[in-house]
Amino acid sequence: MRAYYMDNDPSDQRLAHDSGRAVDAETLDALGVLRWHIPVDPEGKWESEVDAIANERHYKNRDVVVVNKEGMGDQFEATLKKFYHEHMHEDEEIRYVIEGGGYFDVREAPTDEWIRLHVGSGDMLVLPAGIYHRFGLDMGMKSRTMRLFKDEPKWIAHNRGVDTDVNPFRVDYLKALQSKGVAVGA
Ligand SMILES: CSCCC(=O)/C(O)=C/O
Ligand SMILES: [Fe+2]
Repeated sequence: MRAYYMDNDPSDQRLAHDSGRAVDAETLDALGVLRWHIPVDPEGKWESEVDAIANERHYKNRDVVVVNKEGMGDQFEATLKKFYHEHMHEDEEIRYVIEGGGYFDVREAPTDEWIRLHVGSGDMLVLPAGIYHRFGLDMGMKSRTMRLFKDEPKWIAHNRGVDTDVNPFRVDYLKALQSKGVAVGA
């Protein structure tokens, strides 16, 4: 998956918004963003590779979400808006893209710049609890994604704001960054 700093152009969120500045693996590692590429093959080998990661990381449950107009109907625009609103979760966000594509944008510390990860079929990523991020579709306007969970499937987003800035999971995330030597700002 390609990672780069976003430009500051406020136009259509489905466009790449590539500033031309690539983001290296060390930067993503330092932020706690884990990545794999496991091609979706017709023999289904991908399933055992995903299972191996799930077992190692104790992801016990999973489901599949399809984000597109046909599947979601009236809910489509509202759902996209919700996913694209900057937020964090109190648990890891674990996603394996089966089909289609989109962008996971994560906030870099301490710059607060958006780093954009363009994901497509076979990309798997884990966003740590407490990281500010968002999701949007790309121009293909469709994604079919497996979500994995340590516990029961749920989706609770805490939108960025003064209250969320002091959420214990956010505070712990920043402490974890600091302990790795990442400056987190004021
Ligand atoms: C393509 S998975 C749906 C997006 C989502 O679950 C999320 O939390 C985005 O940040
Ligand atoms: Fe999220």
